Amino acid sequence: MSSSVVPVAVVGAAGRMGATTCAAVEEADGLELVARIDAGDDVGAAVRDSGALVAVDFTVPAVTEANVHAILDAGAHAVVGTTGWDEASRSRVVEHLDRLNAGREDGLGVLIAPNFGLSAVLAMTFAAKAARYFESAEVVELHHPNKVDAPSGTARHTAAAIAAARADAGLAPSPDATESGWEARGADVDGVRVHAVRLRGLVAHEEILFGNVGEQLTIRQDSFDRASFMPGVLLAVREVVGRPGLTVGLEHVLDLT
Ligand SMILES: NC(=O)C1=CN([C@@H]2O[C@H](COP(=O)(O)OP(=O)(O)OC[C@H]3O[C@@H](n4cnc5c(N)ncnc54)[C@H](O)[C@@H]3O)[C@@H](O)[C@H]2O)C=CC1
Ligand SMILES: O=C(O)C1=N[C@H](C(=O)O)C[C@H](O)C1
Repeated sequence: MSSSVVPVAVVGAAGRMGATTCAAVEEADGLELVARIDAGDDVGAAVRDSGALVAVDFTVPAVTEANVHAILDAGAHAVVGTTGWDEASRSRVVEHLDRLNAGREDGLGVLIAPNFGLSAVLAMTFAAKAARYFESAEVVELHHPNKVDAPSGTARHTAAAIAAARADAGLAPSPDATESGWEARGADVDGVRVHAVRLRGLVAHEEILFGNVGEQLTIRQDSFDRASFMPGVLLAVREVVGRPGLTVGLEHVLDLT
């Protein structure tokens, strides 16, 4: 292995995204797959023993935070695609990074991206830009029926960005006469309604709907194949090494903010 080759471990390697990531890393120039880690393995020990510089986590919401702490304690950078992160779990990772990186110039990095697909990252960026101009905004995410979390991490990230843009612009809540007790208005993410569809045949899709009197803007993205996430995953693996601390969202790496 030449010194410029980055050794990469994949956590959740037996899963849909983990297996696709292992194949992509094996094909990629300048990266070497050094560990396939899955449930039942000691993540920290496996990362340390493999000599991985970067570990990619595609597991399940219930374990991803613990995996990241284990990866950091093993001395590796982390790229995280698993969803289910909230403000509290991100804060604990920042505290951990601050402790580990104190006094170091080449500190460890964690890059969490709810979606590595270019179409999804662009859709989220466009939605955040459009949000201030519309009275109403809602998000619909559509996924394969094996997905365990709802709404999707992408939809939560999208809705949070829309909510922040609406707040900055001083917009009132989206108009909605639905009385309490009715059941079909979706999840409330920072005041933005998010709806989740689970349908055999789908992979990962999102529609962002904006409305004004007499007009509508729809932003839609479709991932038809998990291959669509791989350029973003590989970019994140290469970038995280030079990005100490926590980065949330591939839009920062793509310079879209
Ligand atoms: N950021 C992105 O672009 C994308 C994110 N995702 C997210 O990635 C995650 C994984 O999705 P899929 O691959 O479809 O799920 P999956 O269910 O196919 O794979 C999850 C894998 O994690 C393993 N696992 C469970 N507990 C573990 C533990 N403690 N340590 C190590 N491995 C463990 C399972 O055995 C399984 O192999 C989900 O949270 C999903 O929302 C999925 C697609 C794209
Ligand atoms: O579980 C999935 O499949 C996906 N999960 C991510 C999410 O929750 O946003 C990314 C993408 O939507 C696919």
